[in-house]
Amino acid sequence: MPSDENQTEYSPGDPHANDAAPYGGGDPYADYRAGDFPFTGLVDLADRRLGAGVIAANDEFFAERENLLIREPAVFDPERFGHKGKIMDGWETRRRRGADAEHPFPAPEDHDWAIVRLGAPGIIRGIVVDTAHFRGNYPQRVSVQATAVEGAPGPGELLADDVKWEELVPPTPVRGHAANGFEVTGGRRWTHLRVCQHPDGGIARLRVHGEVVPDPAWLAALGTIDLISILNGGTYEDASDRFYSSPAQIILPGTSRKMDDGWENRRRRVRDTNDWVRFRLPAQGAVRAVEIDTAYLKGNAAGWIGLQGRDGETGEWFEILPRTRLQPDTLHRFVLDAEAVVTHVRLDAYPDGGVARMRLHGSLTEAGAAELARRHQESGA
Ligand SMILES: NC(=O)NC(NC(N)=O)C(=O)[O-]
Repeated sequence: MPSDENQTEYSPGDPHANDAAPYGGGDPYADYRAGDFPFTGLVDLADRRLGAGVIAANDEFFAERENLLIREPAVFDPERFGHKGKIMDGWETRRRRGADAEHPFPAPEDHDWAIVRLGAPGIIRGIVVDTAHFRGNYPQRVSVQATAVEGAPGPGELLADDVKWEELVPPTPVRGHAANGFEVTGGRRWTHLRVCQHPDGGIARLRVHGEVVPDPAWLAALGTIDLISILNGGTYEDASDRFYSSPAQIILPGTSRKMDDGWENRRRRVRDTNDWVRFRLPAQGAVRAVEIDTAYLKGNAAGWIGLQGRDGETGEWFEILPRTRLQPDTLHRFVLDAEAVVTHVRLDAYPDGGVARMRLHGSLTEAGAAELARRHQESGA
């Protein structure tokens, strides 16, 4: 028998098996169920900083759809209520009801949906549906569909009958107050997602990890591009230190706005070593000019930097920029004496210290452009 009149006993297949306990005071993350997923090192294609947006939802009665893409973890303030209920940091719909008094539960097919425009079209490798703080009001199941529609379609165009959506995640039970990860297979390039909550509920955050596949025709039309920008398919590979803020951020679009917007490592105390970060270009490119920005890094900018490049996975590293003194909080521009043809670059910071942004101006080589065109075509939806 239930020990508490508020609790009900459920049979196997218990639809409440994934519930979190009610908030019991103190740190609301104390009983959060985090996940360790193999794909979270890949770029978040639904990052608002890349231009992603939640462009429509059928219902957002309790909490707005835009919250899904906020970078920071969801916050929960037990005291905060508004005119419509508990203020929740996520996308939350109202409780669905059945057709009549005899059928008070929603129909099996009932669900709520939100449409997400990816900031950069690409191949999706994994999705995190984070239900942080949604303990008794998380969706019973979620599903995710994807489509590829070029240009800048509005919600009306995306919802038209002729738009084909492919199921990436079929309706699947999720846990409340938890990071729910879904690995995605298939190598197609997508532009938009539809996230569904069955039958209703709340999701705090959505992350869509994968690989950017830029449009080769667009890059060719531009001529000189930033070969390492995330939006152009530049990819963070590895770094010596991720202590304060992520080295992957130095290839984000736009300028850094505060110290933690770039890469800041810890103070290095081991002599004769230095910090470094390695990136991969979208394909082979010829670099002609380099920008290194230390914006907002004042007492902790890298003392000196050096830049090396490599052509191919097994190519020999060679020097693009020799060890060069940096100023704090300053944009530095370097015109190279000769084009550097590379597929990978490694930025060294001596002995340690932050870099806010790096830009590598140049263009894809003929071989690089052909390779990108092939990948773009192969991933064509
Ligand atoms: N305590 C709640 O969160 N209740 C309701 N939601 C909000 N946001 O008030 C609900 O019914 O899910």
